[in-house]
Amino acid sequence: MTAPARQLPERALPAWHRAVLKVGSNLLAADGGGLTPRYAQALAAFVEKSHQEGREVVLVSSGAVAAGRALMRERTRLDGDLAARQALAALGQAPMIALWQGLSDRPVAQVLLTHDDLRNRRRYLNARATLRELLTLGVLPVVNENDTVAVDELKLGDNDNLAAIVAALVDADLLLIASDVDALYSADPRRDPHAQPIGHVPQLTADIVAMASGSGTSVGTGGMRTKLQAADKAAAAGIPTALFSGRDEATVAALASHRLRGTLIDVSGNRMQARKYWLRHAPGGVGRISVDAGAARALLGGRASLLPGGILGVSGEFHRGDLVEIVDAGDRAIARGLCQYGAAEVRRLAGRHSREIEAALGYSYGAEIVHRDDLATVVDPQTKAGETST
Ligand SMILES: Nc1ncnc2c1ncn2[C@@H]1O[C@H](COP(=O)(O)OP(=O)(O)O)[C@@H](O)[C@H]1O
Ligand SMILES: N[C@@H](CCC(=O)OP(=O)(O)O)C(=O)O
Repeated sequence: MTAPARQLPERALPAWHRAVLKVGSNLLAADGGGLTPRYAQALAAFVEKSHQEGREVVLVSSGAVAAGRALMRERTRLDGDLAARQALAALGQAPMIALWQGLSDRPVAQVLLTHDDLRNRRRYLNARATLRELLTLGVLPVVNENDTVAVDELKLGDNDNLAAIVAALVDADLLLIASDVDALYSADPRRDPHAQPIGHVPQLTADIVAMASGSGTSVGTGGMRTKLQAADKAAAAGIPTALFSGRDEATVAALASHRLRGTLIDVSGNRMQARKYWLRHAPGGVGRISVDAGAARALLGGRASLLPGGILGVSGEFHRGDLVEIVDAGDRAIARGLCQYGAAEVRRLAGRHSREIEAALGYSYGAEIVHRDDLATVVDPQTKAGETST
């Protein structure tokens, strides 16, 4: 059963360049059957149109378990216990990816993530680097939980929460959650005919969270509860969330014109400002990287990454992923950022060209020592003086 359609006002989507789009099982395996492109088609068209406009979308797609279940329906009792669900997921991941590939002109890349990958700092950074690389390559990344290896107590369990974590991982500007329900309602609309849609949530409060309950279907996992958890996680990273019906073609088409018919869960303040503030003020930064005048000028310009060629030296010890301070030749702080390499590695790379990284280390985590997304300039009068004197 589809939740009742009620008239929802349209509003502008927040401006975005990179978004994560989560598509739930209910849209891909309607009515508990096998996978169907019925609703995925319009969503894929939106993703492709966004790509043609120069935007980037990471898809977080459910549907593997539902696909596996449909394949095995007559063969076993498969359901219930964890091993059975894991087997169904293993069966269904390939058809789910094939569904998206069939709807996209670009190559589709499968990314399976577990809780461990997102908690462990090195794996987190590697997952992030891989997703960034896939976006740079112009392919469509399709993320799902790696149900087959995730053990019960470490399972993320629902793709709403996974999508929020991925949104923060790739520094998305927006989290889009397509579901079978067209908005957040004051109560589950499947159960309460008087439930009212809520178009705009300026901030998630306990009262709003209390409106949400679990999934009303056997196919969906978390219901509205996990969607609000996801919105809360995204908001903590400064990312707004849009909830809408992936079953309504007009709603999906309107997204491409930056209009939302659904629920917008807003964040206070600007995402980039929040991130830059964190980078400037977070504790840490025991390691220091000194850079030459050219690199200092490029970093202070605000849009460059720190490359090895501009590095003069390193002091202190730090690991890959740590926050470091970047200073100019006169030892004045000019920026802070998350370093892609450990101190010993940066020492070996100082002054070299990015293309020499692999030869120098035997491996590479990418051309940037500190990526521009992970970097904030330190703006103080002393720095400004340093900038003009270099
Ligand atoms: N307050 C609420 N507003 C809207 N939907 C709700 C609410 N509480 C529970 N739900 C249920 O959440 C369902 C959507 O979640 P879910 O079944 O997990 O789908 P998906 O596969 O898209 O993640 C809706 O169909 C609806 O029954
Ligand atoms: N990883 C599971 C999806 C779990 C899940 O969150 O499902 P849903 O609530 O439909 O988004 C699968 O691919 O079947």
